[in-house]
Amino acid sequence: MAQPGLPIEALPAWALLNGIAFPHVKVSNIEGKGFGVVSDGELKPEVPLMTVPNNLILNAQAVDEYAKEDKNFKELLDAVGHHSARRDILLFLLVQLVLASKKHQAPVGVSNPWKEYIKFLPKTVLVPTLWTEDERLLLRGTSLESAVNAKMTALTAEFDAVREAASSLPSWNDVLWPYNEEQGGNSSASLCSWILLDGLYRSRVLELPKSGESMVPCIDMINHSTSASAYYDENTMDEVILLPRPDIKILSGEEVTISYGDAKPAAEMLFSYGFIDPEATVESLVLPLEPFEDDPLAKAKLFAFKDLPKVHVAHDKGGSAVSWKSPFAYLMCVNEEDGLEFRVLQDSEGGRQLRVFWREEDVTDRIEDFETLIQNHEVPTLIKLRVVTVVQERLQEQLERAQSFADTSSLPIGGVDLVRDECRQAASLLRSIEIGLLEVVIEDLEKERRVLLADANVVAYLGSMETAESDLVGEEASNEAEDFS
Ligand SMILES: C[S@@+](CC[C@H](N)C(=O)[O-])C[C@H]1O[C@@H](n2cnc3c(N)ncnc32)[C@H](O)[C@@H]1O
Repeated sequence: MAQPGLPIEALPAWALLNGIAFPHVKVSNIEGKGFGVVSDGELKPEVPLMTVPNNLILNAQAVDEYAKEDKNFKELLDAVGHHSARRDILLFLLVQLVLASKKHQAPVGVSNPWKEYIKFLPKTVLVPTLWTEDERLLLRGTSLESAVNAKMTALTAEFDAVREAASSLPSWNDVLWPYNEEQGGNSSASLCSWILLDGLYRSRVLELPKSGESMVPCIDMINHSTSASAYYDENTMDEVILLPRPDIKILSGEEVTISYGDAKPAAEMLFSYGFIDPEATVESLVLPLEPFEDDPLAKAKLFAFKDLPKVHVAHDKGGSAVSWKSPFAYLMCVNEEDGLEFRVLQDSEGGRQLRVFWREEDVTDRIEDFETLIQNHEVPTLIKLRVVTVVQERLQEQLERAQSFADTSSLPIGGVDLVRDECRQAASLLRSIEIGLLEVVIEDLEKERRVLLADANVVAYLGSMETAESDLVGEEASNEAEDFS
């Protein structure tokens, strides 16, 4: 479906009609960033640069309110929605998108400001879920490789579920998925529209102090900067306001920016907003972790852990502090002989529960805290050594993968499988940030491993293992000798 558009010059008129005031700023094109908000005069501290009425905020509650006025939409929302605020908002926007692109007014969907506002939104966003398949190959070896693949699978499944649930509603079938050209032609909703709306939502949603996860027209035209000049808030009338930062002077003609989050890693920025801020001072990355293939307790560990097993590493470039965290790596590295046990217990309602025991204590609710729990092991430093080794090996594997895909010149440029320059640059920046981060953390882990290897208890333990092994070899040798004799 082609997304309907309105020129940005028409935005002030739409804003005026809908009660949005922005007397001292205007929305214009900003090189390399799409639209943005620019100061249009002298800005006074504490005087809002924009004020958006509460009735324009789009959140789950607002979608419910729209549904109350429109029984057809309520029918659709009840069949498809109420899973999450995001899903309800996406469904509402999908309907606006389809209705806005129809040549003839369909007998569904009450008129609302978003039906017009959606026409001002960009036709695409540079988030990787909206990259072409070839462009997504650029992400191989980065932490986004598996995350984006998983998201694409999830979006496809989500859209199929929406379609399936809505298929029982004949009136919506005709509007969302018309069978032939005459009924609307290319105005049917498709997986592409769903992926576009997901990208628009992810890159524009705000966390408001009172209204929660929301989309706010016009405020969502403001770009990000680490040295932001403004911030948003909700006032006593529940309007959303944009205020200049108290300590910052915004000159006429200067871009007004907000912060999308100071500590967001490069991968998250690219995933959520389609760009990486080169000014960010904290770098971090999250990698999936898999239990040892030969671990007989692997399945039970995964089941009991509940969260996705992962490693999180970070480097504060300013303070040069390196950190890593992986509660699952601790669980991975303890076994039956250390005192780990899984028991299936019957609860009072007759159900069965998998419980986790560490040294005879039920620690099911502390499964994320094996870093502390191992302290009552005979040689906690030995377990720590195993964990550090596992994490270091996982990072090393990722580093080698990232390095092996660093040369992307074989990917097609232009033609049918267009690989846009912006995607190439973003992926290459992400890869070099992640390679740098992995190298620093691996080096730090190596130092930690050396210290642990020199620990007296570890040395004694490893020494005793060596003796036991040489006894075994000796025994085997004598068996062999016996055999040969
Ligand atoms: C909330 S919208 C801001 C308005 C947007 N520029 C537009 O044209 O509608 C967020 C999107 O703006 C762009 N953006 C924001 N800050 C940026 C920056 N510092 N550098 C590059 N792009 C930026 C990204 O495409 C991001 O997904």
